[in-house]
Amino acid sequence: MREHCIGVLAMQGAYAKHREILARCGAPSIEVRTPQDLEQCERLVLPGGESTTMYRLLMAAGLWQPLAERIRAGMPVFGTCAGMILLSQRVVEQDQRAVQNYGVQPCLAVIDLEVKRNAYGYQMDSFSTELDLRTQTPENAAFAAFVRADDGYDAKDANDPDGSSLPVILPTILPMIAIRAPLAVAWGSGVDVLLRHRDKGGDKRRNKREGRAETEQAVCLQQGKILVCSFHPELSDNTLLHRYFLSL
Ligand SMILES: NC(=O)CC[C@H](N)C(=O)O
Repeated sequence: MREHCIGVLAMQGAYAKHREILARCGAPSIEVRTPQDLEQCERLVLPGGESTTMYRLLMAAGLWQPLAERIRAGMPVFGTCAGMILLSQRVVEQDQRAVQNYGVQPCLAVIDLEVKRNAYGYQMDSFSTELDLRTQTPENAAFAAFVRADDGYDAKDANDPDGSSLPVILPTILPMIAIRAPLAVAWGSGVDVLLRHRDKGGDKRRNKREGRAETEQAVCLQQGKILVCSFHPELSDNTLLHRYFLSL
């Protein structure tokens, strides 16, 4: 293992964007495609993308088992969207035809969390919104302190050490970009909810048909050194969650 070596799983999906945002946090990373790459890493990001495809590529690369073992042995890991699905204990499908056609989605079962895949419906039901950090009440004291202490401006770029060319980031707002996002439906007592978002938690047509009301949905959760979120923090300019992950 190389000291401070951060890996980004690069089988498929939004890994390049995670590497960009980590670089802006002053944390260069390597792309992980083989068990040898994984061995070098001290911590790992599992990006969003398509979890079934990622599972198949992980199996083909002989990475599934080593990945599960490293995470169980305490490697800090950050799973976003499809990455959150892969880390979960159990996956339920929004679309039952998916189960008939492809079977149940295998997962690494390292965080005590059940997720519903594609809970918000089709690609066109994807959405972008903002979480107001001032109204959040994270269950994890370290995260709450991290957010309180954050001035939102300390992202560093190797080519721009004083951050002067970065866009101004409001410290109180965290963009939430959800692309065919999973929904956290149940979790164990060892899991802390860090961020919540009020919505109807289903696809638009179903919400309307069933007259669903908005409720609070957990969109970012943590169990020990495992951090997951159902959205794509790497697609916005806000580096808060990546910096928090680096602090774990
Ligand atoms: N943006 C994403 O990562 C989408 C996840 C995808 N819907 C899946 O089931 O894997």
